[in-house]
Amino acid sequence: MARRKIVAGNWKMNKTPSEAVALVEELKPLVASDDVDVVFCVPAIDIIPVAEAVKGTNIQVGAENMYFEEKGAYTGEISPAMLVDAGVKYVVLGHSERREYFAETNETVNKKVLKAFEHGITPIMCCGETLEQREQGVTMDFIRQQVKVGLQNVTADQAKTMVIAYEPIWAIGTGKTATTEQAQEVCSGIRACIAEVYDEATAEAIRIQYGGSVNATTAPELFAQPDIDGGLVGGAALKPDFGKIVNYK
Ligand SMILES: O=C(CO)COP(=O)(O)O
Repeated sequence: MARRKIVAGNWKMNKTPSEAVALVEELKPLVASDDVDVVFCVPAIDIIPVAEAVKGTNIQVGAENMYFEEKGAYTGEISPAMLVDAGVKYVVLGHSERREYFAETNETVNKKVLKAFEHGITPIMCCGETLEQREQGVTMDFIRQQVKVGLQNVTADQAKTMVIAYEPIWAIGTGKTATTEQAQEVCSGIRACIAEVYDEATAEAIRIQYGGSVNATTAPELFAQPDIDGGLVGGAALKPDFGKIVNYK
């Protein structure tokens, strides 16, 4: 069965609650689609107003992070139950910015992935190499490690439902999209890794996005690749262009 495409916006640390609602109102008619899953991953404080604003549309709400404990003395963190109660369906985990600035590791990402599944939230687990790693020819080794550790103790049935986002760090926010060949090569490598860890059926079911300077011009070719099932979009998700990316065909 063909995998359904999924295009998610990662708003990062942008938009106050009132700005967020205004942006949703602007984007709503532009991102309508019958054949692509559309997710807005927004800052924690924007989740409740955005969930309200998207009611009755095809847009689903995602979070950009989540803690791996149930509740308690973890000042400043957000629990999975809080996200579920607020209407969140997806959570971005292990984004390279969280790894770089907030010391997230493959191990903490794995704890978060497991916790998200416990609460019925679909993880969008991010991976991707630095420019240095690409130049040294260790891209696939590095990503395989990120994926394998990130998925420890995740069952095949769970893995089938999740999303992996391949985001080469050198392509994020730089305007330098990976070439279609580079993106397809790594996404296909990730799928092969899933087949090794689990089986062919799991590899065929899991959705793999590309992220890194995706825009309305580059999306059509990227999303047409056999192993690229959509995108995780940063800057362009805050603009009307996001509608063109969702409706890339
Ligand atoms: O990090 C990204 C999405 O998670 C990509 O960001 P840009 O689309 O702004 O490069």
